[in-house]
Amino acid sequence: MTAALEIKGLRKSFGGIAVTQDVSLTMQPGERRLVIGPNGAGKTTLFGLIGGEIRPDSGSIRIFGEDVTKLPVRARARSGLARTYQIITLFPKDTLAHNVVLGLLALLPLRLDARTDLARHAALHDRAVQLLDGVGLAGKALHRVCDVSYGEQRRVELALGLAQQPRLLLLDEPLAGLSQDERVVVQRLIAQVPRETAILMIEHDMDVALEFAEQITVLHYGQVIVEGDRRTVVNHPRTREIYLGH
Ligand SMILES: Nc1ncnc2c1ncn2[C@@H]1O[C@H](COP(=O)(O)OP(=O)(O)OP(=O)(O)O)[C@@H](O)[C@H]1O
Repeated sequence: MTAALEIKGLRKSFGGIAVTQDVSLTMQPGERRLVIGPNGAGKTTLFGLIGGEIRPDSGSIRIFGEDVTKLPVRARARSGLARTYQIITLFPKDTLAHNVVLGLLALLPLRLDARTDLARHAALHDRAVQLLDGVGLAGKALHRVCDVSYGEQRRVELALGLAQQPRLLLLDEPLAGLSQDERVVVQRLIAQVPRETAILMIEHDMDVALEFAEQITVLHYGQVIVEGDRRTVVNHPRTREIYLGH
């Protein structure tokens, strides 16, 4: 079976500091994998490398068999990759629907001028509302991003990620900053993502993260130090050493 993601010998340094050190990682289609590690372990950098925002110094990245190592961000979307960010990247003064429409426009091979009258793109608007409905926000489609809660903004980001019908979805701390109630909602939405989509997630909330994860990769100083199924990783002495200090 072709792997959903195959990373080999990935390296990246910033100003002489090795942030990604010989990282190799393979994910199967549909897999739910968690990336954990202390602050500064290189988790977000790894996502940047997979997403194409950061270029590696060496190593390779394949998404469903296609070597994307040198491809720009947009081309990786065509390979089936979508991602959300640790920091919300929506346009705050625009409506939820407009944000999703812009996301959909970005996926079109022929780039339209985002300033053209969006009303003319009724089909895109309908699709945007449909996607918002998928995350329980159709009723707020015409609200501005800055007027909805942080948890709802996170759900818009998820809708945007899913708009691409990705085969590989990267979620960077999707629950960060959410209230307990909002967490439950977003967690449920993530659990409902179709099984055809493999998910790689960074999450600090261990209760949520461990429930989600089938496989776990532990990063420490840019290196994969433990990897395996949930039980193996949680019980591994290296994991306990990093998280519990013994
Ligand atoms: N563009 C950059 N230039 C220089 N250093 C960087 C850059 N991006 C990240 N770093 C450094 O690389 C290291 C890893 O950062 P990264 O954000 O990937 O870690 P992380 O595991 O995601 O941390 P956190 O859990 O705090 O989000 C940090 O020491 C960070 O300061």
